[in-house]
Amino acid sequence: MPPAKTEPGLTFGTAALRIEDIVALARRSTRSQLDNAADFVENIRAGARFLENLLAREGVIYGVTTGYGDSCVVAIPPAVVDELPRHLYTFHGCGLGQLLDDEATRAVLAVRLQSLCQGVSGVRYELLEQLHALLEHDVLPLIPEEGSVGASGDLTPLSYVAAALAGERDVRHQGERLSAADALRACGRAPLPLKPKEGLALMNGTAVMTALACLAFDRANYLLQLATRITAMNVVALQGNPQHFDERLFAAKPHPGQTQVAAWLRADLAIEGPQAPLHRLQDRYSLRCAPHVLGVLADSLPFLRQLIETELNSANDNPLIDPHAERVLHGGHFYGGHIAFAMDSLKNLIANVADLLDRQLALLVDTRYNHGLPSNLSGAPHERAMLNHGFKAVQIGASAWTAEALKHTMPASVFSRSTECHNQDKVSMGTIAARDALRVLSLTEQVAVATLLAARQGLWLREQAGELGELPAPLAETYASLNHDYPPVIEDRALEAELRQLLSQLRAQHWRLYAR
Ligand SMILES: N[C@@H](Cc1ccc(O)cc1)C(=O)O
Repeated sequence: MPPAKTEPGLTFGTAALRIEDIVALARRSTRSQLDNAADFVENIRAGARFLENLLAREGVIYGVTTGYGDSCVVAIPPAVVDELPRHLYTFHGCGLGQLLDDEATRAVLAVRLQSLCQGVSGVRYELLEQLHALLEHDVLPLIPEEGSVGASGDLTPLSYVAAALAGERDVRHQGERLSAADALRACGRAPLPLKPKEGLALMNGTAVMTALACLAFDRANYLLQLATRITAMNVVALQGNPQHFDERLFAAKPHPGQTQVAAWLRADLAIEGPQAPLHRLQDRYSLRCAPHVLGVLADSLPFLRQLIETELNSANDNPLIDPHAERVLHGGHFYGGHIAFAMDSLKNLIANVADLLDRQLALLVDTRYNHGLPSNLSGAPHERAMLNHGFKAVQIGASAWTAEALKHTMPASVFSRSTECHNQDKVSMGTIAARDALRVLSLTEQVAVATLLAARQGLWLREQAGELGELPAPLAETYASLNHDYPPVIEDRALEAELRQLLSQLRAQHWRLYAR
């Protein structure tokens, strides 16, 4: 199995990674290497050595010479200690639900590796190499996404990573399903039986939720910009009032993200230029307050980034070790409360974007609000108008997707419940929150492409009516790109394929939007 062709772009070692690094690895748009500098390798080795010596002296180490969790009072005799990690990933092999897709699985591998590189988890350098090899050769453990309470880490989903490193269970490689042992062999590696602490180090952490959070953050960031561009198009299509985005107005309530969105809208609408006829002094809120709605997302992203990146660059298993002071530190860093909060917040922020765009679409299709555009944005000529229904069903679809997005905003973290014989009596549910956030993003992206296509149709209809002046450059570019890829809707046609194509363009971040 040859590795991907791009050159190594980032290093797993002592340097912090950013969300964008994880996204690039997930998409295989960059490659990585494992730090092999002597001091890094020696620091990792020191941890494993310390644990080994401690074990030889028959010290008590949680999860190494004891049972797991509530079973920490059960002593494991030295003769069978080596069998313990295999039991850990084996009894956790009970995940259900859909399998994580390729991008999410790569992100999980990368995030777990970054955590173990912090050097306080007591694993061997060989284990880091084996984990990195999965990423490099794109050998992807099949990870069911359900079954983690997000505190005790993502034990069950991460058991599939631990098992694959040891050559057990199945993996996906280039779309094919094969056994982990065969896949490892094909890339020139042997299964790595885990040492006593290594099962716990791999599994007892927040890598699944944090990986999903990185992917969600990236999608949210692009969606913020796309929703702003769609809003600008809708202001033009609806002949709205661009003065709502005046710089002086926003200087008086200067939330930085909101100010940025207003500036983007000003640039798109070039409000110094000639004005469209003013139908209303004040537009409805879905246009007038768009910087305020989108601004909450824009202002939250830096804070959410901080939560996600701190988790990403942390050691989040238990116990941790200090190899130099020769201490074993028992704690609870597997508790994913920060990611749970970040993802519960993000899904709320994104669902509000779905709602905003759905309201704009409602204005576009309705002749009572759209200032002279045809009913349902139909492009049919007068004599065929009675037959044609244009965007009517697209609007109904957007209403359904918006309702479903809003329905998913119930916070997951408040559903903590005591489990594992009351050892884990307060848990984060961060993995559920992250999966919700991704679902809300998918639904909102659907609303966005529906609204984008409708906005473009609105501009086209204005153009046909001779009511479209010269568009400012950013809007002209998006309009031209859509005109190139999609014919306007004149006679009714089934739009599913075009909506799906728009969705893949969105997911590939196809349209150039705003430079930050
Ligand atoms: N997360 C637990 C460990 C644990 C591992 C596996 C379990 O099944 C349960 C608990 C702790 O460190 O305290």
